[in-house]
Amino acid sequence: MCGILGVVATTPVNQLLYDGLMVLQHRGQDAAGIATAEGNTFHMHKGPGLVRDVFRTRNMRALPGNIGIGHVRYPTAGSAYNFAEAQPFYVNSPFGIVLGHNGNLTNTQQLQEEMFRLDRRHINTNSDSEVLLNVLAHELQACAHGFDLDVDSIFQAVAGVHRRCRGAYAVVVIIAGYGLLAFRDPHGIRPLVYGTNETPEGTEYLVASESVALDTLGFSVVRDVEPGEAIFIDFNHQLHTRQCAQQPVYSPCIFEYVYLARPDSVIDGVSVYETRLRMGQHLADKVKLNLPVDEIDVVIPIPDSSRPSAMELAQTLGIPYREGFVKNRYIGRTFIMPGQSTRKKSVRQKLNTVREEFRGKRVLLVDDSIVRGTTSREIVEMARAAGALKVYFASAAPPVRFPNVYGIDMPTRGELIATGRSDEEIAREIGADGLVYQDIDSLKTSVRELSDRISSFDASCFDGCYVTGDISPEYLDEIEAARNGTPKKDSEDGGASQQMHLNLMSEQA
Ligand SMILES: O=P(O)(O)OC[C@H]1O[C@H](OP(=O)(O)OP(=O)(O)O)[C@H](O)[C@@H]1O
Ligand SMILES: NC(=O)CC[C@H](N)C(=O)O
Ligand SMILES: [Mg+2]
Repeated sequence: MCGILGVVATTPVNQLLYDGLMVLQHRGQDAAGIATAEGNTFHMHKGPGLVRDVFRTRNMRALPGNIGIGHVRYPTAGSAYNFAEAQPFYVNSPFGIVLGHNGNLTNTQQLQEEMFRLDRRHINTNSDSEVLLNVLAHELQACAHGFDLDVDSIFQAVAGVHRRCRGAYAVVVIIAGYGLLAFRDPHGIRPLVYGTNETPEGTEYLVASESVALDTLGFSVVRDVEPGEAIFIDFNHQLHTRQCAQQPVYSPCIFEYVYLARPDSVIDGVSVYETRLRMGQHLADKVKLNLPVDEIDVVIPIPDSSRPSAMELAQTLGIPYREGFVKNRYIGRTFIMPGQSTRKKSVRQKLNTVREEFRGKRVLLVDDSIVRGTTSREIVEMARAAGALKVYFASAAPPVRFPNVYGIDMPTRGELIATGRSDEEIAREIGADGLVYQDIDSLKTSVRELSDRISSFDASCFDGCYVTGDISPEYLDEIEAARNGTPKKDSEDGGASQQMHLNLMSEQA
């Protein structure tokens, strides 16, 4: 899950995009980029690191124009250390096009071969997003009337992308001289929402991964982009929308509600915060059946993401809720960091115990999820070191047992602590005296009972059901073998990438 933004405004958008990316930083910490359009010319700056590290004043000044897109990256394809894969991506034919993508294609290899053999296009990185951009460019070429592109042709091109691409994609695109295009895959796996801001000079439009970006930038939410739908805002600020998929099905990723999104966002009409409260309620019911609730002195959340669920769980069980861990506000999210050694070290740097909350107590620690077990292993040990008599653990999500192929970087079963282990074995592995996981049905209920639109979910990392229907055991074996063969995230390689980094930091399209 990356963060994407697109804007058509009446005044320069560089600062607005920067501020918006800061608000979406929790969706990607490895690279950031902005592309703006001024007439037919693009200006682009992208590079490795957090938003605040990538953009200096001189870079911001070099991003003029009233229309633009932005991206924060959490890689799922290619490498965290290949900065040529930072987004937006750019092609110059058949039109100037820049693109930012959140998600992950599952037929990248096949598309890459087609690109070379049939479309005669060169792909320069291992990023699926570069492939996606070239598919779109090819479809635009096929649908355009010579040099002219009209709204119908643009929507036909998106329909072509839907026919050829599999997997998850929420996308923002600028077509030079035409306007801002945004679309979502036919299952709506990754989120995308748009809104407006009325100014004396006309209506401004903002498209973003999460509604929190619209709130902070002063835009009013209009609605989510529907699965399979495309919206196009032309340079005259006219909005055009069309369903471009044959059989769209609302199947958003349930892990957005568990962890990925900010709690103050509303995704597909559902408040993320509210779903986390419900997860806490349902989890409390299961805790009652499985742990000695009467003996638990205190419920302690693992900051940040578990807080709403932990608070509601404590309230439901009638047990005091206390903040036993203090979070270093200067350390980012651990789960989306590249490299297991960095993640492990970061948990200790990020969280420290308030000893009084643990000394002589039987504590129930609550987290939103346990994925690799990096956090829970460390946290249980820290709770004991702080003097806890008993340490129980509850997870607001079910065990993560299956790889995610739709934009969350958990591609190998071997790295998931729950793969091949029972709940008791996992409890032993993390050193807890007892462990309770949310049931998958309760998790789905926590979201579904707040929505009249969502018919199904992508919950593949919990139940192994892949909504796009194209994921075979052989495919999973292949990506697992590829990852195990090339330890992409764990090689903390600096040298070659540094060079790339320097080149890219001065890139101007
Ligand atoms: O089992 P693991 O592999 O450790 O992954 C799960 C943990 O990672 C996430 O926290 P993170 O620190 O990324 O972000 P947060 O501050 O939003 O909770 C999540 O909230 C869990 O705490
Ligand atoms: N997490 C994402 O959305 C990643 C986008 C894209 N697949 C990349 O690796 O850059
Ligand atoms: Mg966490």
